[in-house]
Amino acid sequence: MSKVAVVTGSASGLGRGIAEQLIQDGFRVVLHDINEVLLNQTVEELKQQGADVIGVPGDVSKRADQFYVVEKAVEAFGQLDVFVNNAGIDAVTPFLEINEAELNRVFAINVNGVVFGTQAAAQQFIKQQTKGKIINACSIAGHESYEMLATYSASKHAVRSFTHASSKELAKYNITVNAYCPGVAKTKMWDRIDEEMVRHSDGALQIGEAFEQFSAGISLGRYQIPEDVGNLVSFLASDKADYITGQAIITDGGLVYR
Ligand SMILES: NC(=O)c1ccc[n+]([C@@H]2O[C@H](COP(=O)([O-])OP(=O)(O)OC[C@H]3O[C@@H](n4cnc5c(N)ncnc54)[C@H](O)[C@@H]3O)[C@@H](O)[C@H]2O)c1
Repeated sequence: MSKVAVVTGSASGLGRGIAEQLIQDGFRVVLHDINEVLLNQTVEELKQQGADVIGVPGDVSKRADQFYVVEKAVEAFGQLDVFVNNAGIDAVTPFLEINEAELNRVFAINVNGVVFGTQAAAQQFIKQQTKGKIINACSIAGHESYEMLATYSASKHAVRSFTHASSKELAKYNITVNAYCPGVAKTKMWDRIDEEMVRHSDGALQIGEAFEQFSAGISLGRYQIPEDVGNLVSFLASDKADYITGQAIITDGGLVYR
């Protein structure tokens, strides 16, 4: 029977790219997103292309929603093999203006979401008595801390730390936990980051220029596309990655060197 993967935040952006790659790899995929309208649209499009997928709406920051998506995956497909904690949000704010609401919002989704997703998936893998793979969305901002992106960078550093700690605790169940760390990908997230950086630049930047400045440093000379991220997740989700755990691997075309 083909393997089953859940990908959170997969109605659009990198999550959709990851879901499409896993479908190509032969996975049955559970798409999951807080945006139910977009989720239904994406699920319909993928079904029309012949993919064996279902959609489950949910909010990763709610623990019950994360256990619910695992329950629905098992109900529909009988098992779970891979859980991709992809959903995440950005925040662009000068450090002195960071407020409680921003900290709570970003950490609730980027960090709490990863913890709850890991717990829900691990519980299912342990129940099945099979190996399992948990794959988290980190970022180059989980290795480097950027101006104007302090909250986001701190949240992604926390994802890297949870990847390390959970991989150590879950190894005895043959569960691996790794993270992918994208660089500068042109999704809606970067459209928002660019807009906000322009807004805070006091006229020094025009729309598109913050994105261009970040991309200019990429050694391979182009910004990232969802397929680049899908390729790394495809490997991490495969048996070929069985001996890799607790790693946060950068895929950024050569921008941050660790
Ligand atoms: N785009 C980049 O350059 C980049 C770089 C490094 C890391 N990342 C990380 O990759 C992941 C995906 O980024 P993206 O660029 O595709 O973002 P995006 O904003 O383009 O898409 C994110 C998707 O997640 C969904 N989502 C948002 N909050 C949610 C929640 N609470 N519960 C469930 N779904 C939710 C959105 O509806 C959307 O469909 C994020 O974790 C992000 O931090 C992105």
